[in-house]
Amino acid sequence: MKCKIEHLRVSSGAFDAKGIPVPQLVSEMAAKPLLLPKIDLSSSDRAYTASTIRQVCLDHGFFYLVNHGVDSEFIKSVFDESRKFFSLPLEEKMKIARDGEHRGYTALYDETLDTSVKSEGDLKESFYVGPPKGIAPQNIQNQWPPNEFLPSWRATMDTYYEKLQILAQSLLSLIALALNLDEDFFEKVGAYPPSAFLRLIHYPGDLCSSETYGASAHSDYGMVTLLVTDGVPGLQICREKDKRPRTWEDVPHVNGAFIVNIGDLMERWTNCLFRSTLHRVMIVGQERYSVAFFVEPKPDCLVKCLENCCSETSPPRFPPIRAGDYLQERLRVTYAKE
Ligand SMILES: O=C(O)CCC(=O)C(=O)O
Ligand SMILES: [Fe+2]
Repeated sequence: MKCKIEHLRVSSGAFDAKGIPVPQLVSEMAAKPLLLPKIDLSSSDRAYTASTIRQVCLDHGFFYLVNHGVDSEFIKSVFDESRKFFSLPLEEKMKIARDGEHRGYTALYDETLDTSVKSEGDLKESFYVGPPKGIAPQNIQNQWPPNEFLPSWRATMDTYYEKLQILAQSLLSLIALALNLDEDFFEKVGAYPPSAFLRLIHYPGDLCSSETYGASAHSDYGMVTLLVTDGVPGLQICREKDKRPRTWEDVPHVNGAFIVNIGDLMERWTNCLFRSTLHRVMIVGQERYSVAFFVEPKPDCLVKCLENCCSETSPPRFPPIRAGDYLQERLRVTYAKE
């Protein structure tokens, strides 16, 4: 079945002779593409890099990360392994379905990111790899597809996790500078080692109904997300979530760059100075793969409004919260229909 990607909306500026707005078919994908800055991680001018990060986190909460040191051939191999996994029979994938620790396979429609609208669920399947031994509590382990089907799978994902964990920490030191804090601020407040989740995502291109999204509107829960896609479009952001109708802007793919976005816990830390921007993935009638790395603080880290982000006239908007408690509640809501 071909996907329907057009929705009936009233477009601004179209009126009939009596001045009544004329409903028009406007493609949801016709949102204008955004020009987001590319943050160069290899630049020696850290003060300039931090000030660019600050501005883009105030304006968009999304940016590109380039010269990040993760080899593009290696990223390609992560996508190759991901494709191989999702092409296994459903029965095999369900043998390693997501467990209580949030590791493993989630099937189509399992997740509903936007719980404010009634829907069957989001049209994607995914696989979560959680923090490895040494970061996670001793009795918690990842699930892996059988070696006999995918012999290099586990090693590829373990290596990707390690590389991204290092990359995330370099980025967080720049984010700390962007907030006029010491570079090691997040380490000092007990956020390290980050409790990151790697998520492989597959959006099938050939199944859908008009009211379904690949990922419905949401903001990410943690500190920061590093995303890489296969280049198929679909990701959009909405900068003013309370304005109606909502305006969505396309986030174009940039070869070799990570798309980085600020998450809700960072928004809480900064008293909404840094924006955790609403985003979604449209279904474009084409299969799509992406790989997200969600960087969360260590579960017992207390996320409390930064002193330099509040004042008498701008008091903290959120009470302090343990990162683990916050994330558990967000995940409970996301998978509530199970
Ligand atoms: O696949 C994408 O482009 C984005 C996915 C996403 O926003 C998420 O899983 O939180
Ligand atoms: Fe997201």
